Amino acid sequence: MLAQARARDAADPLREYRAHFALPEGVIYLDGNSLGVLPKATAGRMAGVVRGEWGEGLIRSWNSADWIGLPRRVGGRIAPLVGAAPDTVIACDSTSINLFKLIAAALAMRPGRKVVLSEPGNFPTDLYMIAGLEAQGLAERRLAPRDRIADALDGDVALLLLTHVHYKTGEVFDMAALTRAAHEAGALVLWDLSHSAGAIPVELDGCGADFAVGCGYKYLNGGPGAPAFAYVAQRHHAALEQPLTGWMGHAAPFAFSDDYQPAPGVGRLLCGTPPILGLSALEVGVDLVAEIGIERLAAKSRALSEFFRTCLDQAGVALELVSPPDPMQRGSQLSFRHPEAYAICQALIARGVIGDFRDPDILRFGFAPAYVSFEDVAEAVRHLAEVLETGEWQRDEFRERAAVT
Ligand SMILES: Cc1ncc(COP(=O)(O)O)c(C=O)c1O
Ligand SMILES: Nc1c(O)cccc1C(=O)C[C@H](N)C(=O)O
Repeated sequence: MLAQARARDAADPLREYRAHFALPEGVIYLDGNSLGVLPKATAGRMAGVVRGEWGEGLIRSWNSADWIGLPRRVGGRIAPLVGAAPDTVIACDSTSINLFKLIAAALAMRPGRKVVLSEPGNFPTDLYMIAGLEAQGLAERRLAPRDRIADALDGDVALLLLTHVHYKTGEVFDMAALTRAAHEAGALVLWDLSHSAGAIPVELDGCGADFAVGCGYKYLNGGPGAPAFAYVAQRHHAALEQPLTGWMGHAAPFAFSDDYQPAPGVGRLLCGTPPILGLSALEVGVDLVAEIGIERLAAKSRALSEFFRTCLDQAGVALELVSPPDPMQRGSQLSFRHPEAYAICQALIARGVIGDFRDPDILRFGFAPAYVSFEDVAEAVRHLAEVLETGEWQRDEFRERAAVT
C-alpha cells in the first residue's frame, strides 16, 4: 500500500500545505480532531505579538495593532468556513462558556418554554451546561436518541442543542432537516461545530440555523486552549440578550457607564478582555485553513478516511467500525470499537502513531486534511496491524491510564 499511498500524495492538490505545519519527526498525527498541529507561521506571529505589540507597543497596541478588533476579525475569517456572513461570528471564550451564553439567550427568547433538547452521549460539556442552567431553575434538560429527536420536539422545547459531528462516532446530523423540524415546533437551534469547523462544509445561514459554537484548537489549529467561536444569525442580533454582561460586550466600554448597554451584533457576546495571544495564534491557524478552502479539505478528508479503510482490508484487519461507512455521513474521523482500545492506542503512540481513545472502548483516528498524508495513513495501518498481530498492546505499560486520554 505504501507505493499506492505515495502515488496519491504526489497527485494530492493539497500536498504543499503539509510543509506549512511543524509536524514532529517520527510522528504520524491522527489526532488533529482533538488538538491541531502547530502551523509554522504561528511561532513568528507570536514572537511579533509578544515582542513587538506587547513588548514595544504596550497599551498603545489596543489601537495601533487593533487588538480591540481581534475577536470580530478572527470571527469574520471563521465565518465563511461555516457558511456564515462575516459579521455573524465572533471568536471568544471557550466553547463551554459560549454554550452557556447562547443557551441562556435562547431560553430568554422563548418565554414560557424551558426545555433544552439534546441527545444522550452528546459531548459532556454540552450536556453539563444545560444541567448547570437547570440547577439555576432556568432550563429543563430533555434527552432523546438521535433517531427520535424530531418526535421529542414539542411545544415545551425552547432550544435544540446538537453537536453536528459526533465526537466519538463521527456521525453527522442533517443540519437543514433538524433545523427545519425545530423551527416548525417553534424552537430555536444551537449547533456545536467543534468537530466540523475546518473539516467539513457547514451552511449555517443556508440551513437557517439560529446559533452555533465551536472550538478553535482542533481543525482550526489555534493551539491548546485557543479561543472558541460563536455564531448568531443576523435576524437575532437586535433581540439577543446573554447573561454574561461583561464590559467588553458593552456598546461603549470606554464610556465606563454604570449601566449595561449591549454592543450591536455579535459584539455583545464578549464578556471580559479578549486573550490577545490566543486570538493571534488562532488567526494564523484559521487563515491557513481558509486559504486551502473547505471544499478541498473535505474532499481530501473523505479520500484519507476511505484509504484508511482500504488499507485495513488489504492488511486483513477486521475492527468493528462505529463511524458511518458512507464518508458523506461522517466527519473527518474513523472510530472503531475494541475492548482493549486503550492499550492498543497506547501501543500505537509508543510507535509514534498518535490517535486517541474514548472511554470505554473506542479507538479514534482523525484525518486533519491540511497536513495528514496518504503515506501517514498507510503507515498507521501497518503499525496497527502489527500491534494487533504481535499482541504488543498486552504489555503492562500500555494499560496504565493517564490523567488525560
Ligand atoms: C463537541 C465538543 N464541544 C465542546 C468541547 C469543549 O470545548 P471547550 O473545552 O472549549 O469548552 C469539545 C472538546 O473538548 C467538543 O468535542
Ligand atoms: N480539549 C481537550 C483537552 O483540553 C484535553 C484533552 C482533549 C481535549 C479535547 O478537545 C477532546 C475532544 N473534544 C474530543 O472530541 O474528545
